Amino acid sequence: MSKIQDALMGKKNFVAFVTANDPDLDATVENVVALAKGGADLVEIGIPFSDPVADGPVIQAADVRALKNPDLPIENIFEAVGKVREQTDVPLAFLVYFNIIVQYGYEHFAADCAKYGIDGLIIPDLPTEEQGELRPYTDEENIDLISLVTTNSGERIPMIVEKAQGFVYLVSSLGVTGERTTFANNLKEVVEDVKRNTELPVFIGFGIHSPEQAQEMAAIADGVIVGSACVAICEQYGKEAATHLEAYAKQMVTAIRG
Ligand SMILES: O=P(O)(O)OC[C@@H](O)[C@@H](O)c1c[nH]c2ccccc12
Repeated sequence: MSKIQDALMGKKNFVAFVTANDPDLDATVENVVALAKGGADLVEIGIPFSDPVADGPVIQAADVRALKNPDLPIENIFEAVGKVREQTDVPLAFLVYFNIIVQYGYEHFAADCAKYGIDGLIIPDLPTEEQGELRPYTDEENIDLISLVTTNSGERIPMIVEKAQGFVYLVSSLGVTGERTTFANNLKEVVEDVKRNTELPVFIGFGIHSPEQAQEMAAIADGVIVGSACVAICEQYGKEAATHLEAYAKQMVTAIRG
């Protein structure tokens, strides 16, 4: 069993997301550690990208801030991950658009993930059917490729989850990342459909920001993923965001686990 699956099985989980280098890499290290301290069960670190097609306004703005700041090379992001690893064992995943991996080189990227302590990859623009070229390298390094399922995946669900590793990321509603007030009304059915096909935990993400929503979603799945609300805290507090993120994580974890 992978480190991610092992760490997340059998409980309700809170997954948090921040964009790397927003506003700088020292802050990213502090923020990830703070989220873990607050109780996050896994932290997603977004590698900033100039054309983040799956992202809404809050994360797009974070990408713009991150790309304006120095320290941008991916090597420096890996080094920051190494610094996080000196302080916490929390499972870590990169949220990374595929082109970045292609440019870095599959083998080199997978090797550096393993070397610095990344446990999984979420690649929003890489459909399961297209994972074949990268997969031998990530499998070699025990890095999970985390698959996304949407409420429209329908007949593709068995194929997607058969290949899934770590956990299954269920997108709560169609569209881009960002806070929402309503979610797809067939979420519960889709969770059940996924669970008929895999033992991996299923987490719901996209649009969740309040403790009430987190509680509601955690009641039908194994956990929730929260990105834009964490990034909004980074935007508001800049280099002082860590304590606020820790407090937010605590609040969400309490809502989810009671
Ligand atoms: O921001 P939200 O609505 O809370 O959604 C989680 C999300 O941010 C994170 O998992 C994520 C960030 N960028 C993405 C791109 C695609 C899929 C998922 C993501």
